[in-house]
Amino acid sequence: MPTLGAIADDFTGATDLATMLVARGHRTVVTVGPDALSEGPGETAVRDADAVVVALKSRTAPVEEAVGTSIAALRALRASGCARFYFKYCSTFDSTPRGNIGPVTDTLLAELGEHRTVVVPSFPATGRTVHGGRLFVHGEPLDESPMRHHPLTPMRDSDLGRLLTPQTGHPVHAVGLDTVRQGGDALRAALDAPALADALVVVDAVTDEDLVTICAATSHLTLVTGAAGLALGLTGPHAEAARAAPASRPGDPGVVLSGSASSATRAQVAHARARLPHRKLDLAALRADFAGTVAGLVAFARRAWHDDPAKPPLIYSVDDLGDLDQPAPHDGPGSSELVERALAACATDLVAAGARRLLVAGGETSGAVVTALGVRTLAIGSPIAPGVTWARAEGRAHGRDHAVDLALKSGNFGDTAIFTEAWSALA
Ligand SMILES: Nc1ncnc2c1ncn2[C@@H]1O[C@H](COP(=O)(O)OP(=O)(O)O)[C@@H](O)[C@H]1O
Ligand SMILES: O=C(O)[C@@H](O)C(=O)COP(=O)(O)O
Repeated sequence: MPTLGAIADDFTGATDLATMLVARGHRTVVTVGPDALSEGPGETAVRDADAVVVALKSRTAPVEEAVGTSIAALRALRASGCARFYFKYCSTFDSTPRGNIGPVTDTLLAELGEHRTVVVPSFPATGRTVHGGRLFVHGEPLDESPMRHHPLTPMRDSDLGRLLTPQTGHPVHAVGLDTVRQGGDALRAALDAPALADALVVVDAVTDEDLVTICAATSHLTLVTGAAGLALGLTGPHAEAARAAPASRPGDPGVVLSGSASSATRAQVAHARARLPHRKLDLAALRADFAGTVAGLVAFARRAWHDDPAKPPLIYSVDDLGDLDQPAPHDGPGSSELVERALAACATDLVAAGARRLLVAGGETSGAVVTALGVRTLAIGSPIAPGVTWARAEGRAHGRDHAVDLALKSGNFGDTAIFTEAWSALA
């Protein structure tokens, strides 16, 4: 029976955290939404797990929806036996002044009858650090990093207190690196101070050791919040939990689907364009003839599999930030929704056509693809890069059951060559 329950606000974040938990010795299952915890094969997988991560698509959802699905996830995790909880959000704190990190944290605390928690987005393995209460991305303040231009959650400040205060009903405090470096006991004493009794406390962390210290100092809190780095110190009952075997065999058709606009993904797309067959989404064509345009993309991918099975085709939507500027008509879907729907439709049609390995870039994009594929649970397989892994996914689409390997790549994670090199981890 699981003891640790996590709620991830997007799908790439869910596999990011699950990868860390598996490496720290937790048998971990990712469920797509809360219902999969208590239904069908998900129920059995959850019963045998030490930790469960519920993947939500709540990061950019309306606040009420994000709060509602998060509470449903918390209740389902409690019903499965979980006693400690982890709210996983983005290591670049993706949110707006309305939410959703603050409102979801407030509601989880209220539901648990708790009054305080920590806020720890630091993840040094991927270049995210917190110092002086400010979030840095590879040494640059968040608001000077490419996150400044994110299409859905542009981050225009790096001070976590200033970012969080408009989102929460709790006071926001900060505990600095000097206290963290005094060790677990000193940090716990600082966090337990009466002045922080009802606070959200931003805790500095620059190294993995800092995160391990924070984990030790917060082991008495029912709820912790942060990116996947905070799980570094959460040692599970096994040396390293077993990883799921791939669903696909070498030579099975694969595809890269990217709706991510992140700077790392744009570099990965540029690298792959020189090496893989590729097509870019044409938003005007999709608006004029959605089904016909998707059918053309599927035909392109099938031709590419036939021409050279060793080169998975790439279907993507962004070369540079100018691609995000195309205005959407008043009477149709917004561009981001159109891109998500198109890549989700490509995914289901390509799986029906034989695709067994899909590398999906972008958290929102991954949510759309995984949901369309009817996937209920993900079993973590071979790691690809910090925060990125292959996962075995079983689902149902176009009336047929399928088992596929999915890699859900966070926008800013992975080396430049990940679209060409990730496949070798499945060998
Ligand atoms: N050309 C485009 N025009 C407008 N929106 C786009 C375009 N390409 C992608 N998007 C949208 O931008 C969002 C990207 O978010 P996500 O998939 O989380 O990746 P990332 O956070 O790495 O950029 C998605 O909603 C996607 O549909
Ligand atoms: O914590 C992180 O950075 C990732 O797990 C994550 O959530 C990234 O989101 P996207 O960039 O939207 O994929």
